[in-house]
Amino acid sequence: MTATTAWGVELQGVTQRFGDVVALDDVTLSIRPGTITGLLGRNGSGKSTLGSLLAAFRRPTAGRVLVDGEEPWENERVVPGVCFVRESGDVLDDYPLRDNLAYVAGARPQFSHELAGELMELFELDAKRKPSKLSRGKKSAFGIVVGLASRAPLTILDEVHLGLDAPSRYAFYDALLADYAEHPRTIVLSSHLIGEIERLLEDVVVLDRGRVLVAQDAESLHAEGVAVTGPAAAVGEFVAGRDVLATQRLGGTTQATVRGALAEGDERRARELGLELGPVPLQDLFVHLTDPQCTTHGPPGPTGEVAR
Ligand SMILES: Nc1ncnc2c1ncn2[C@@H]1O[C@H](COP(=O)(O)OP(=O)(O)OP(=O)(O)O)[C@@H](O)[C@H]1O
Repeated sequence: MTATTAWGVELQGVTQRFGDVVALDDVTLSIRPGTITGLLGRNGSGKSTLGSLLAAFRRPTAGRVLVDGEEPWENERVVPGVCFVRESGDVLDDYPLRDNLAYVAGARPQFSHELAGELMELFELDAKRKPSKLSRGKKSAFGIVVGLASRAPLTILDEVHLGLDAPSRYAFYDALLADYAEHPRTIVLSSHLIGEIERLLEDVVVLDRGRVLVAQDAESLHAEGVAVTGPAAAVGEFVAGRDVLATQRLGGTTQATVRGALAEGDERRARELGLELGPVPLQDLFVHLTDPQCTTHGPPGPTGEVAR
């Protein structure tokens, strides 16, 4: 492992308005340095707006944004250390990828040409081609090359996998984890493919209509429910009277996601019924928490840091 830099983030009462639209509404939030944080939320919940504030693309209407202890806006020390890769891909469309990489390398002090080369090969990207001539998936892949090779102390990857096929997405997740292990930094990963990315996440932030719904570590979030798998009748018997978030059936097997901690004797009873118990899938919790019909906002348990 090499020496590294990882920047933390603090938002203090941050509001971002666009005319009548309140994209972020009095958001107070910390992102721990040296973690991979999932930034989740339904469409229009404010994820990209948050990224754009961290990257100093704009200044908040109200409140303070602090990156490594300083406001990023027009900050010559902080700005080069924040890499925000958007689905739209902020690239020089009419210049070959090779020139784009040279441009990024000039702006990012920790840029790794070696990693860029490896990732270009991994995603089969031709350095002579121009972004404007790439397919959507290849353009996304190039965004990933830029985001990872920059090795920025704060890296925000906002829906960068869009258009990527499944093998390429899994190659991206593996590459991200491998380089993060060697060069720890702060990574904020935004995606709607929660089931795919959840294994990467150490912390989870859920935004809902511009507000923070959940901000806590992934392990404690996973422990706030249980997935019960086994024969349909036995699962039905076990979950009767519990708060069931989701049910999936595959042939004769059923998986039910139940919210709330297990009581004494539950594990023994599950064994007797021939059931398997596992951590709650983040996707099920997310769907439940962001459901407008859900009246119990925030995850259960006494330790859930729910800022709402
Ligand atoms: N430049 C802008 N001008 C006007 N409204 C904007 C602008 N940027 C964002 N918004 C609005 O702010 C709200 C939050 O948008 P944002 O793009 O941050 O959401 P998001 O969570 O990233 O959504 P998605 O998952 O769909 O990408 C939305 O209502 C959006 O229409």
